[in-house]
Amino acid sequence: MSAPLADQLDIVIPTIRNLDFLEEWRPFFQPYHLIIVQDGDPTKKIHVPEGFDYELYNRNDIERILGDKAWAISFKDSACRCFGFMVSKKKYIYTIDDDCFVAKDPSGKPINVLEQHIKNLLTPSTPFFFNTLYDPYREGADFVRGYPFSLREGIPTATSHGLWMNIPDYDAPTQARMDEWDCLQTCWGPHAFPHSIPARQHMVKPRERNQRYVDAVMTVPKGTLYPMCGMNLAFDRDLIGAAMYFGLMGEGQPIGRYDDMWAGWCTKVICDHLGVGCKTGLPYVWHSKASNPFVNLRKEYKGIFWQEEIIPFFQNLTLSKTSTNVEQCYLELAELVRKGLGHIDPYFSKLADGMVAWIEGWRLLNPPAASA
Ligand SMILES: O=c1ccn([C@@H]2O[C@H](COP(=O)(O)OP(=O)(O)O[C@H]3OC[C@H](O)[C@H](O)[C@H]3O)[C@@H](O)[C@H]2O)c(=O)[nH]1
Ligand SMILES: [Mn+2]
Repeated sequence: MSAPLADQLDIVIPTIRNLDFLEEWRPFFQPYHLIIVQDGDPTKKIHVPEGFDYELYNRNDIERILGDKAWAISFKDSACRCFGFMVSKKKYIYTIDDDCFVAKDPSGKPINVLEQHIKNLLTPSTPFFFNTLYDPYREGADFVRGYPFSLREGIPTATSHGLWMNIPDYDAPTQARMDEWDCLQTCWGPHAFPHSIPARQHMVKPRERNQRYVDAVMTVPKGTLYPMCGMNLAFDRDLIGAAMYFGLMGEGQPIGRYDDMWAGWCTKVICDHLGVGCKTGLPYVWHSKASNPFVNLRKEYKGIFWQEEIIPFFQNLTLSKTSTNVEQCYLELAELVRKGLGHIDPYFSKLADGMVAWIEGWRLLNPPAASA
């Protein structure tokens, strides 16, 4: 089994469950180092299957390591995974949820997600001009006629966003059952959701399973945001790691399950500013669990409203030319968030503080290499 970059990539797994899912991944993951971020009760013992090389961090470890900055790492939300990004010493990160398993391609071959993500990260991105044959660097593809030769070199790739067979990453209103939807409408009134949410017949899809395998990888165009899901995600820590903060979610926060979305919006505007790319598409994982849409809606509810203002904020912001590295961009972005979103809710000022504390924590654990 191929294990490319085994010494340059860490696998980060947030968990409140057990890690038996690793048995199915063993052929692909065993050569790699795992960073397990145990959420919830730190006294609970998490069993890691034999034979894996790993480090495990619980809440007590996060408090011990980060001290007065630990508050910026979420508790009781998968957002805690970003602590693993911070403590890693490797160039690449792959993060996966513990209810994601090995998917099969149309030929029935098990998919080696790391092999595909690494191919995505090691080949250039093309955000400035869309290639209609998708990723031109894949076997059997190329740039199509009319694609400017001056743009064919592409730019470095910072993130590789994989997808999911079976349970798609839908939001709660889309995932809810009809009866649940009726109950929610009754509980919260007929105007419970922003006008932008289509009528329920277009939404409630509790039984919808993604069975469509699309054999494509594409670059997200410059200036376009995308809903980055943390379930099956790889990135280059050197190019974008310092912006992969998954925000303030979970216990004590007014919002949850917008952790990866927040990181996706922040990283995309910074990638566009710094001239690095984001890809989405292959590889697929098999997502096995649908979390409870009722619980999810309670966590997502404010986000469903707020994102109608957050998205235009990110679409219209410009980072200054003096921000020439990820940390500078992220600190500038934190102040833009404070000014530009603070009117929505005091949460955003606290989130801006969290973004600053994240960079302080990042610098604490990733000091610049001593100049040779
Ligand atoms: O409080 C928590 C809850 C969960 N986790 C770990 O996070 C991973 C995702 O959890 P789960 O599979 O239950 O949630 P989903 O609805 O499928 O996840 C999607 O939405 C939330 C996130 O954005 C996630 O990335 C999305 O895929 C899993 O490993 C849990 O063990 C946690 O650490 N703390
Ligand atoms: Mn899941």
